[in-house]
Amino acid sequence: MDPELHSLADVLERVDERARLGTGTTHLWPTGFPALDDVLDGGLRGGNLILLAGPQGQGKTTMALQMARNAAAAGHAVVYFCYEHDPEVLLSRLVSLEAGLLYQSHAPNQDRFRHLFEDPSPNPDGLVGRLQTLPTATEALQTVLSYQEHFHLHRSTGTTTSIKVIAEAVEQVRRETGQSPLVIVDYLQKVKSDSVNEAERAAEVVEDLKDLAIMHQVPVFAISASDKGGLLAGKRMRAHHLRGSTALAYECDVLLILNSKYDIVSRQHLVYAANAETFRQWTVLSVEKNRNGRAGLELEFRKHFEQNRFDPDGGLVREQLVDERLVLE
Ligand SMILES: Nc1ncnc2c1ncn2[C@@H]1O[C@H](COP(=O)(O)OP(=O)(O)OP(=O)(O)O)[C@@H](O)[C@H]1O
Repeated sequence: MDPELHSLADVLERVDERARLGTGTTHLWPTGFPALDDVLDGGLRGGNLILLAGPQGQGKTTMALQMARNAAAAGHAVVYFCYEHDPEVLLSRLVSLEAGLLYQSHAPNQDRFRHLFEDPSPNPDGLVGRLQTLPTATEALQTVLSYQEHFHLHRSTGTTTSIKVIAEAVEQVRRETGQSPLVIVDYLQKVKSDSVNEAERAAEVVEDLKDLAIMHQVPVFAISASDKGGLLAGKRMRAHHLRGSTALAYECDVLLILNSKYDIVSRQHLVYAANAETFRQWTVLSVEKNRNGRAGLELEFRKHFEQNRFDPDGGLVREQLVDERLVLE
């Protein structure tokens, strides 16, 4: 019997069983950003492919890492495939983020954590000894330790980490933890593929990631790079700026795009706002596509990149946004 073939009676029986046990019919992984979870009707869904795009430096890794941390801190298994950074760097970013969440403006700049992590001199007390020299760091490390068992980092490379490798690692995490993990891929265009043509590669990888989400009933949250058109200041990045855009926008269930608020707020707000410079401190997260609810919404979150984080308490943007300002300043 084909394991993929289900009669409606089988499906009904499964839904009935879940209703009896009270486990619900949908598995949700909240992002930990309440305004976004509200739009997503509770969070990221098993079987879904969620894409996060945005110009360089707008905080894609920061946001993905914070969502991963939020899921792990809430007791969900997470596996983060990092093509961009070493796991040690991500650990230092996590400790910095925790210090920021615990101590807000009193927390040190992330550079100070990075220097301690990279310090070549020996310390008999190891990392704990080193972190004792930085206020807030010990408490921040304790918080990371409280969810370390749930958080898995995979050092991925464009020459070795294919979809097959990703699927095997997901299966291994599931076996070891007994949980279906939130899967984060940072980033999609780096996943190993045999296609030479860039658009074909993106199409192939995005289809495979969607299949992976369905087969394992996990949310796959992938960061996507943009074409050059999406990178100009004063111009808003949209779905068609994604590399391999047609397949990406078609295959994904949710498409989120980050833009600097300063770049996309209409000219009148820049001219008449009491302090237009404050727009630079905010990132707009556009929900461009959402198979599970409302789309076309613009949320905003305050950046604290010096602490590797966003303020999770964002909300709807009130100002008018534009795709392109005719006059920048
Ligand atoms: N110590 C710091 N203080 C303030 N900002 C910083 C600091 N270190 C890094 N940043 C900035 O934080 C921002 C967010 O970085 P992040 O890695 O999340 O961006 P990204 O969107 O993933 O970018 P990329 O496409 O380059 O990977 C970047 O613009 C970076 O310059």
